[in-house]
Amino acid sequence: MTTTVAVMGAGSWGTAFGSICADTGADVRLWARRPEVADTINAGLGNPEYLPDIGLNEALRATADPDEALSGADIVVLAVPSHALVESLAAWHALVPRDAVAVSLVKGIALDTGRWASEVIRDAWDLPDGRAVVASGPNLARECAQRFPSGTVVAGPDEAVCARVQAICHTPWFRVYTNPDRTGVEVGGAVKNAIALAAGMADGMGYGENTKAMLLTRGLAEMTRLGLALGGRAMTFAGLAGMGDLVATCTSSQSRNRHVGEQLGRGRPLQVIIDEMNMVAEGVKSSPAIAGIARDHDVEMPIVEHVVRVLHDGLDPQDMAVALMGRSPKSEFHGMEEARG
Ligand SMILES: NC(=O)c1ccc[n+]([C@@H]2O[C@H](COP(=O)([O-])OP(=O)(O)OC[C@H]3O[C@@H](n4cnc5c(N)ncnc54)[C@H](O)[C@@H]3O)[C@@H](O)[C@H]2O)c1
Ligand SMILES: O=P(O)(O)OC[C@H](O)CO
Repeated sequence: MTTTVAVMGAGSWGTAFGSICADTGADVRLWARRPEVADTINAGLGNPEYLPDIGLNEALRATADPDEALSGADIVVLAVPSHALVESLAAWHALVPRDAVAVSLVKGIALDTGRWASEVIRDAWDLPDGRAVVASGPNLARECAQRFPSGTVVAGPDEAVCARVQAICHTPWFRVYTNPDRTGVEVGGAVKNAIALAAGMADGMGYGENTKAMLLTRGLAEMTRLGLALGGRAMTFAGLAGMGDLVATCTSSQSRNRHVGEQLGRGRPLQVIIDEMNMVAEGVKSSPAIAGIARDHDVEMPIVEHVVRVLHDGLDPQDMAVALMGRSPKSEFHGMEEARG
């Protein structure tokens, strides 16, 4: 039987993910906030604002009517930015079919809640815990839409639900793995954005590959410490949603987070950088929330803390570099030795 999938959000990743699901033969309805975006997709012209010059699966149908998108959906995919999640969930609650599975593509913390997207979705829609899953990995939307070989992780506590979601997005060019560690996968997707901001700053200041490699690896240590403190599994951070996404995001010219960091590293003001973009850089709003969760759990995250200070307290990226390099010498895996894996 054909699975009906509602993808809520026709930005770069929602559109690319919807097209991937259509590639598996699922019946996909993509909700776009603006009717003209839906019309352009339905006319076979793709989504030029978010994915210029990329052809989408022609079976992908778009609509600006959330009721039309959600009606009869077996699986509902959330692809709005984290700052729009809470209001969107409230607006759509009454339209969501009772037995639907929710999949979060959101790599961030729901604004003003300080909570991970999957928890917020589960509670807003009164779902059993196992029916709120996340999908995360090194998935630069443009490359996935181009059908370049890529992989992702679908994570949730109910193996059968994860397998259902895997089945609607696993293709010969998009490999989907399952993982029971939803917490770890969600922590990975959010923290890598903060680290990509730092990596971009290093690029903007003209530092080299050693610096990038150190930031990425010490960023992985921060991600792992936080994830373990919240109950995640150590192996998850060595996987696609951890190390994999850090590599893609910290090194890619396509990453919006790395881009914002690079511009900051060149000395440009944050608001000017944001105003020039038509897409979201989740780390800008999520980094303070991540730092807050880390402090609440007594987890040390110096890179994330300094990124927050550059973003929101006017710290100069050059001074961030001096401060991070001037920290007292440590043992490499401090804060992780006692961890359960
Ligand atoms: N783009 C990627 O490569 C990629 C890959 C994996 C995960 N993600 C994650 O997916 C999520 C969505 O990102 P994206 O890249 O598709 O974003 P985007 O900036 O490309 O598009 C955002 C979409 O959300 C809509 N939107 C914005 N504000 C809204 C509001 N208040 N209410 C409803 N809709 C609103 C926009 O119209 C647009 O369709 C983010 O959490 C991001 O981190 C992105
Ligand atoms: O463009 P970014 O920085 O939001 O990164 C996109 C994806 O999350 C990469 O996996």
